Amino acid sequence: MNSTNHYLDQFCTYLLFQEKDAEKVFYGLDDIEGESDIIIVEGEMDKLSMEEAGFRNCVSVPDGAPAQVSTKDLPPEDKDTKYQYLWNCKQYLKEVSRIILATDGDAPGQALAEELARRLGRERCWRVKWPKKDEVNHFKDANEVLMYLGPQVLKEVIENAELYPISGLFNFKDYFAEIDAYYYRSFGDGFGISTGWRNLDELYNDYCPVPIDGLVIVACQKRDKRKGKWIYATEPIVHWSFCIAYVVPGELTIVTGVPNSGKSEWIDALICNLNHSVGWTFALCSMENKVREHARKLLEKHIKKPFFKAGYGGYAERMTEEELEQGKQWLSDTFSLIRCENDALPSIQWVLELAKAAVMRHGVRGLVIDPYNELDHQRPVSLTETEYVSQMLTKIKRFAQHHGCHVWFVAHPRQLHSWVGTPPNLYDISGSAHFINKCDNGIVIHRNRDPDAGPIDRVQVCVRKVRNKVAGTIGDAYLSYNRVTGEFVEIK
Ligand SMILES: Nc1ncnc2c1ncn2[C@@H]1O[C@H](COP(=O)(O)OP(=O)(O)OP(=O)(O)O)[C@@H](O)[C@H]1O
Repeated sequence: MNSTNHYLDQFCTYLLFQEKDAEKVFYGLDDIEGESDIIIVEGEMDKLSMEEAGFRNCVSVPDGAPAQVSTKDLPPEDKDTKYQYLWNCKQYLKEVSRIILATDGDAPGQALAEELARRLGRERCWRVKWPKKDEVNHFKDANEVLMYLGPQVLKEVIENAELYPISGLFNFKDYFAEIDAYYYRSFGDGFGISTGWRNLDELYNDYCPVPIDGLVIVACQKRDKRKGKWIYATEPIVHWSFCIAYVVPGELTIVTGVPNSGKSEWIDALICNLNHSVGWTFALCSMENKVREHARKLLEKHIKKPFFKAGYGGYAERMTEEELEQGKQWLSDTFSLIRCENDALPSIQWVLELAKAAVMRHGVRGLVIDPYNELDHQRPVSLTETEYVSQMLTKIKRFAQHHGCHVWFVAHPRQLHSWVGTPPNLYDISGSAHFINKCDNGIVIHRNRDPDAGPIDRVQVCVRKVRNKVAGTIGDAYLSYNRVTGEFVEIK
């Protein structure tokens, strides 16, 4: 049923009117029944223009646009009088996966797009860019574009619709200028400033502007069979495969380890492996990393060359400009970034909502939250920390299961006063024993820091909990960390 009727009057003008007290619905509602992609426009003439351009899957709002976006929270469905037509049509909209908001280009039209996106879910909304009319102005709507530029141009406008922006959800593409400036070293003091002591700089500043003669930084180490000693090698020894535990969609893995043990590096290496082997893509909520730093680390693992000709790269060849370009494309195809752009800490609810948008928009199969203590934990006074952690982990697990998305959640151990250099326990995680109780998998990353005890690049991946026996079993795997490229290789 449609509340708007249209007739041709005696002068062959198109007449549209709405019946008084009829239920408010979209105009053209029957045309979107069963469609997965739909277009929403602001007037009936725009709906008819879309048909001229070949799009029948289009509806028009019945009531025009608001003057501005409301600053209030969304009212409940039955109180949302101005947008009642949306709720009356919800059966038609439920299964729609892509909604192109082609409202007018003026301020009220954009306010209408925002109000619709708030109610329909930004993650399934796209928006159009109306073409330029002259140096300053743009065409206003579908009807104007049809009249002045023709149906083919209108068709192209719709085909080139872009994702509706979601505050907090980014792509590496949004940071390409910064990544380029980092690679081409046009950043001023962005690489760090000398401490004034050359021997301290070598330790403190990974970046050495000029490689120091005679300083050989090595890729990884292997045992010299004849002398029984650890010697340096510039090539990875073997490629590692994840053999103790497999990664199961929809599970929650807690990763812990003492500070600087390589937790973030190991997760990055794991997700690169998963992308290379099965094409998974990921949402990254990595609060301690600058975007360009994270881009560098991921690119080094992907391209298997250092980003810079710098101290840590030794004599290894730096990635070329062509490799950088190919790598940037890979970054933007593979990762969505969840970033809180102001100085507030993000809440878990906020992170999961954006992760849901990344699942729906980009089909991500994994989410990394790194680390727990950088989230906003405004715990209600009525909850103990244990109860709070339990509820938070339940939310994360629900998200993981519902969206078939594996979540890696990094949590630090509490301060270990009498730490003797051994791997911490999952029960040492600061906050609550629920971290181990509630997760599906629990992993401790540990690395040797004592040259007498073995090579210092050796990493121990301690699989301490695997709920699902099909996925694996508890045990330890040893990997070797390649400081030049950040890759991890298996030690047999
Ligand atoms: N096995 C290793 N050998 C040598 N250096 C390593 C090793 N693993 C990681 N590193 C280096 O240690 C630094 C910290 O690594 P990473 O950020 O992954 O640690 P983390 O455990 O996540 O740290 P934090 O707890 O502080 O977040 C990086 O500079 C990385 O290159």
